[in-house]
Amino acid sequence: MSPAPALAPRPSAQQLREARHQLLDTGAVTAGLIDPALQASWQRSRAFGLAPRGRMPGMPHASAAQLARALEHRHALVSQARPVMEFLSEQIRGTDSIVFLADSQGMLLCALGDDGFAERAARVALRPGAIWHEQWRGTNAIGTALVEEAAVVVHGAEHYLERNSFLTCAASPIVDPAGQTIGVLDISGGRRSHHCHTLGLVRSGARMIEHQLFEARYGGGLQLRLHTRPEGIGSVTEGLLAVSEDGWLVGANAAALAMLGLPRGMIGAVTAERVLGIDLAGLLAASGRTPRLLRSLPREDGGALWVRLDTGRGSALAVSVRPVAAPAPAADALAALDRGDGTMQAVVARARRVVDKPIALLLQGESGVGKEVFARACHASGPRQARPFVAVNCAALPETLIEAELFGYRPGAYTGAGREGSPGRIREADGGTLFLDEIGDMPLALQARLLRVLQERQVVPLGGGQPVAVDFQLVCATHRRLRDEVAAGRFREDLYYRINGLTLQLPPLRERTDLPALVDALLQEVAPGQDMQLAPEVAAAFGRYRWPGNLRQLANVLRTACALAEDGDPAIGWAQLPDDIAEELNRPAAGRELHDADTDLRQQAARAVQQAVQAAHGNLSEAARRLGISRNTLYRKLRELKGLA
Ligand SMILES: Nc1ncnc2c1ncn2[C@@H]1O[C@H](COP(=O)(O)OP(=O)(O)OP(=O)(O)O)[C@@H](O)[C@H]1O
Repeated sequence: MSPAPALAPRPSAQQLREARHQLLDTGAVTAGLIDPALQASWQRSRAFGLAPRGRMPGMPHASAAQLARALEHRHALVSQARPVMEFLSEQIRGTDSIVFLADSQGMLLCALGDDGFAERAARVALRPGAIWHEQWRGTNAIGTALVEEAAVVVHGAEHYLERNSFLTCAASPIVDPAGQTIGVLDISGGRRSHHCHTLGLVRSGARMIEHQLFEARYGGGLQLRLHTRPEGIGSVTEGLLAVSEDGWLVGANAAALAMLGLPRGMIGAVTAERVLGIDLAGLLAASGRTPRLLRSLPREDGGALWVRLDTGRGSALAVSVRPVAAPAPAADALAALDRGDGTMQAVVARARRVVDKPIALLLQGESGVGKEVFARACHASGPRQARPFVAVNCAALPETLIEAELFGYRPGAYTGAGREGSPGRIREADGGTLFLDEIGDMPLALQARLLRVLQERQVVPLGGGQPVAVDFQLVCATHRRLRDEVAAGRFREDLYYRINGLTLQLPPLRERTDLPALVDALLQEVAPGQDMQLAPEVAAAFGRYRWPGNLRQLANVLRTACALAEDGDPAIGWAQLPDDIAEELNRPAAGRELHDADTDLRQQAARAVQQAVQAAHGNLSEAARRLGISRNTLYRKLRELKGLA
């Protein structure tokens, strides 16, 4: 039960049975008989009205459709966890054990491991779809790890329900970069398969998943990597901090919080400079001169903390970190988006007229056309440029989490809420810009709450408390036609008028006339100073192609091509292009005129998605990369395809 139980002598099954009887009879256990954490968990199980013996009727179990929906909602977690689960199941092969991933409510999402044991486990509902929250199953590794917010082992008769006493289980919570517990990694096996290193395995596995989640969310931005040893930087044990372009701490992993002695609730509430006591702008400038520069910071205990600043693709953003000298001239960030296409020119000109006014912007356009890039440029070109830019993807989170993420919550406001509470993204955006991506996917109940915030300009965290005044510029984006959503009753009309001070429609790449200039600019960005160019036949094929993933796809293709190019290659020809895109560009259909009919477009999109998923052998991250769209967008498209079928 305790976080390091391998060293503590565990009570025998007989002692445990006696202790449980005592608990049931008297409501308490003689001190010292069992671990206090186990006793607390048993007390909770008892308070839930669970009977240790016999069958428990009415246990909740998700239907296949509910499980599929849960997997969809937790797509980011599941896809980052999958490779780690495969790795762990290799390590425990032949030990009568299974690796499980559960969500923050204890619902088992997926399992990998020994088929023979899976059958036995299924008899006690240890299989995907079952809910192993303590409320339903009493003391068990998954449910107890969620309550304790720590890695635990629950062995044999320590399980509150006697029918589970043939199991030995080790579980570790998985915490996202914002400090929220979003799931649990667990290894369960037959009691005899108990091994004292299993807890270490799941704990390391959970850290690996957290690392991946962090990289996926903040890999392109400003990151600080920390370790007590210089060689630990870059390893799975490093501490990670994500810093917004104006210097606020917006994400952290558990290792970083432990190294800095910071509670999770400080994420979003302090600047990196305050946390580390460093001059971030100075470090940024020094890291620009000497990439991968390591700095050591003295610690209170006399030791040192090693720090490396990585700017990712956010290096351009990083120049606005306070107190870097003069901000860029007001219109520059927007001007950089104008590469000569007439439609873009007009859109940029209209945006420029309103960026210094409190007018809500609504950006519409296909996935990957650069809506977020455009929103950031508006922020960087406006009077709030020195304050935070906070982006929230309304399609990426389940309804309950968006609510907490946006409005914040008080400690213990809902099951799974962190102990520290959170100010919420709206408050983080105070003084700056709040960017609500995929606003068309926001559930109706939340639309009502958002409308109230926009009308009253104050926010009340989940769980109650005093309203807090907020002041932010609102920019929303969606790939949907919001007017149609309003007509269909899926989007509130009053909210539509609130967020739509000015609508700007960003053109798809295939309709832009500035492709060569965009390619040059992107090549400069991904291979600075190398003077890379496209070979004429490739440039011509690029011009004919319809770029379903728009600028995101183009940027990915060029980035990969530059990486594949050898020193001395004069230009990007067919040989430097990834095979899948070369094949796409050479397909006769790539050059054909587009049909206008909506259904035809949808069929083409469906085919492209199916082909990419097949080519990536079902790996959705890889398929999204091939298509040049985000994983969220791919997920949405798969959902739409299911709806069409
Ligand atoms: N003006 C630009 N110049 C260079 N690259 C760009 C530009 N706009 C977008 N990109 C590239 O396209 C990627 C996707 O852009 P962005 O996230 O802004 O698109 P989006 O329209 O918000 O997509 P989605 O609807 O899928 O969220 C960026 O990460 C960047 O690589």
